Amino acid sequence: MTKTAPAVAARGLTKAYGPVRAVDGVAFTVERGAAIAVLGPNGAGKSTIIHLILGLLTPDRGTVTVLGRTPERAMRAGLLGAMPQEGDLVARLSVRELIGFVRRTYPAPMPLDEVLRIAGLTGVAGRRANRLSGGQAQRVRFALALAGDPDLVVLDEPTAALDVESRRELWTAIRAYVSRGKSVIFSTHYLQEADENADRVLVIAGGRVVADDSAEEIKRLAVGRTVSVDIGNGLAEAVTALPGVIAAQRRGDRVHLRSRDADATVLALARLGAVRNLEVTSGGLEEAFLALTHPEKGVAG
Ligand SMILES: Nc1ncnc2c1ncn2[C@@H]1O[C@H](COP(=O)(O)OP(=O)(O)OP(=O)(O)O)[C@@H](O)[C@H]1O
Repeated sequence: MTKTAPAVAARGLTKAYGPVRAVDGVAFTVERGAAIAVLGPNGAGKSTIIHLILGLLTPDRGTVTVLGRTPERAMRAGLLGAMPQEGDLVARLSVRELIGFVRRTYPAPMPLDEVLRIAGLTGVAGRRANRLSGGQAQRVRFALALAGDPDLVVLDEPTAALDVESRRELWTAIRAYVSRGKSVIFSTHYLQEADENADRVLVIAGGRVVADDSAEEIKRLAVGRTVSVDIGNGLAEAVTALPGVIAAQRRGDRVHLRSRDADATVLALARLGAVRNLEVTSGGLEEAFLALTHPEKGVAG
């Protein structure tokens, strides 16, 4: 069964820190061989979702499986790779020694030369970790995630704090890994990064999935418009099914509908008698993203 299980299956995932519901009923599936972006602004719940997938946090409710196993089992078997967040690499060891050392902790590690090749580190394999550029050091961290020859690698904002060139090199490495039929989940604040590197994009806001689609479809959100209107409780469900609506976000009494056909959506709202403070706004991908994740900020247009 586990041979055909998806890379990740999350169902009803919920996690609170005291009164803060960081993740609130999140469900998604990651097929094998897919690259998935978890996209959202600060505080959306991305890190919490990543930590739940890695088994570093236990959900209050719901389940998450990795390759048909608990995250702990997948991690122990070397099937699930994680990139260490910041933190210094062991300065006295060479890149080759450091990766070699970590490889030996796994039951069926990836061949060392292959790790170096995928991570783009062959040319600096003999160099000490403290003689590396920021971008090279980050690729060493990625190499450490590959050491156990995992089927899934989970990366929490892998390119944060990297310059443009280092970002490009890290993505080249990550794509080399995915091209072997492996899966990647990464979190990011950057729409462009999700667009360029992900097959599917989960847009997270307020601990919920507000959009889950191909990067192509998420981009189409950008050409749509946002229809915002105040509604009563009775209509909350109905408005999400109106013509043109591709995503909906509710904040208190106000609902923000991303629509690929705003005219049809407005007409349908009018038929329902829901026109209080009706507003239609438009904008590009960035605005679409803000509308989905920060509706209170509004959008230009
Ligand atoms: N250890 C914690 N204790 C209390 N609240 C927390 C803790 N960790 C996260 N939170 C809160 O949970 C919510 C989700 O945080 P999380 O770090 O998952 O978001 P994020 O999308 O990864 O944000 P960022 O992009 O800034 O890293 C936020 O409101 C955050 O303040």
